[in-house]
Amino acid sequence: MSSTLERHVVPLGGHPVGEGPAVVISDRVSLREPDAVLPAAVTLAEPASAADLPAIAASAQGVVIGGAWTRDIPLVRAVAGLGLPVVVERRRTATLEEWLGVADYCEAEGGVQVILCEHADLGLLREARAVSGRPVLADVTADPGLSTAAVAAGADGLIVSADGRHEAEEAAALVGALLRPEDPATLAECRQAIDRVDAALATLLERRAALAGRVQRLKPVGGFAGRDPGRERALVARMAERAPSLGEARLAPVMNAVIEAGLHLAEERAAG
Ligand SMILES: O=C(O)C(=O)C[C@]1(C(=O)O)C=C[C@@H](O)C=C1
Repeated sequence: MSSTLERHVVPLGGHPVGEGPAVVISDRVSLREPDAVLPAAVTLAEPASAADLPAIAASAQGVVIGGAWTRDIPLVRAVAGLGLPVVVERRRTATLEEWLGVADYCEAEGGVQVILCEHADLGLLREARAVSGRPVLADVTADPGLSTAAVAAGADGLIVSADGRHEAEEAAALVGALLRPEDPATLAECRQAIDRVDAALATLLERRAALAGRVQRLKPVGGFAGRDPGRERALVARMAERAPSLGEARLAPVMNAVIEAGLHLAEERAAG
């Protein structure tokens, strides 16, 4: 039952992966690629062979079992013995059971903490997270535009190239604030969570101000002179359905301030 499933949280570097916001990882190196070099410090590294493991243990925060070699049992066993969190990628043709089987094998073998990683199939990502309780990363390196969909599907983290980092961070912050309720314990974590919600709020406020400005140009009488109290009451009432703890009485002054800020901006722009 997913309601009683134990959720695993795996520390990867400084971040607990599997609770809270989706982390963004833009430094995953694969030593299987020609001319790849292992940096002195890197979040995730994929070995080409067991010979790479000592260097990876010295510089990486997690080790990747790439989809291409999940059937290489000696290498899987050596990786599991390393003591680092292990990221198990799904081989493109692997079923959910085969993929989770590799994860189970790693845990049983080395007592390591496992994070799953999927590339393209967000439905499978969601299912793997639900049935195994393990955190799941989405590798969106090939298309950072999928970051939003991946966070919405429940990804606990995104792997992107440095180029896609900004897009992935935006998706993690904005979609995460809407769809991933957090349960932070410490003051610092609470403030970080509030900062993420405020980032989403600011993005929406900016968008709202642009729309409200356009409305002023479309109305026969715009600006403060064309204010419509009935419309304002109706929108506050609708918002109170989504924010029942605040309710209409507390939302009304907030929205009054938001609406007035938009009208001031529209009038300034019309004048200037
Ligand atoms: O809907 C309008 O008529 C608007 O001008 C927009 C808006 C708003 O910001 O939502 C602003 C002023 C009105 O009093 C009501 C609503």
